[in-house]
Amino acid sequence: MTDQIVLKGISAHGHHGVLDFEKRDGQTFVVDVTMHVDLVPAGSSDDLADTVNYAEVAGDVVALIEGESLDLIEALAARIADKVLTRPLVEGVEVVVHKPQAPVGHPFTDVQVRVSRERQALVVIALGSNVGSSVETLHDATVELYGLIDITDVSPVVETDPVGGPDQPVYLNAVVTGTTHLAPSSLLAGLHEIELAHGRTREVRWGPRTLDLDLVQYGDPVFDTDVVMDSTTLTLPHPRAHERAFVLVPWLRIEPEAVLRVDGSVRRVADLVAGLDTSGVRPGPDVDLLEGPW
Ligand SMILES: Nc1ncnc2c1ncn2[C@@H]1O[C@H](COP(=O)(O)OP(=O)(O)OP(=O)(O)O)[C@@H](O)[C@H]1O
Ligand SMILES: Nc1nc2c(c(=O)[nH]1)N=C(CO)CN2
Repeated sequence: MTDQIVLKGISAHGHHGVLDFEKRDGQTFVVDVTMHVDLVPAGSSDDLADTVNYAEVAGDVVALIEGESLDLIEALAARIADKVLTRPLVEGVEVVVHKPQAPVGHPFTDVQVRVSRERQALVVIALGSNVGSSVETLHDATVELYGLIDITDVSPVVETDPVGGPDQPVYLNAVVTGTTHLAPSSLLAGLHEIELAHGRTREVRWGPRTLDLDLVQYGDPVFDTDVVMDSTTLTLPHPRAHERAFVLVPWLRIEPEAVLRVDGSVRRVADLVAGLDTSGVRPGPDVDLLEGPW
């Protein structure tokens, strides 16, 4: 069960309603927001950067109440929920909009609508392995990813020459796309657990590994909903993905129209690949990582 931040009774004057005088004169709207956020990091770090700043959320809510006039409080609640979900750490949100002065025509104390929204972010995950039984490892890891994301597509396996690091065996690489309700930091923690379960150790930078799972992109740059961040533990989009043929070539195979944000600009992955040396990327074993045969 996720932790929650509850912000209740945010009140402002807005002009939402179906009737003319509601749009003209306005009235008070009151909003409650419940955010599902993993509070373990902030609980131990005591650092505001590890959680959601509720004062900022309150500011967003007031701006939406005071902003564009809508007919329905359902629409206001939905817009508030969407806005709250743009915060990377929020995995789900419940929004209640109260309209205590609504023209109901009878004595009443309050009318409210409640909406619940869960994050459904597009994600791109790159897999790599060059130690042990790499095909089996990639297969197991792909199946285990189901615990974190709903998989949309799994690329073919490619065999790739090592890029950077010490002298080491060739890699098998693949890319998985999907959607998740997890916040980026929770997803990364899940990826690390899968890596660890496959005996991943970190001794040498870019050294050989049983399993590497990189979060390439989170969200959709086409709609400007992709998360761009640079914390001590997570950089999004992955800072080296745009120059890695071993990531972009398999990604392009399953998503020909894929785009990646590079230095703030949204670039077609096909164009990025066209500018790279892809000679170190070859077809790998002909297996479907989800289906087998094993
Ligand atoms: N987008 C990201 N995806 C995965 N790890 C990330 C990302 N951004 C930052 N990191 C951090 O990078 C750290 C090192 O990751 P890892 O050991 O897998 O690096 P690497 O695979 O050797 O190199 P590279 O990061 O160039 O792929 C991780 O502990 C993780 O916290
Ligand atoms: N070919 C190939 N080279 C790499 C890879 C990889 O997955 N494939 N991963 C690295 C660090 O993540 C460093 N170099």
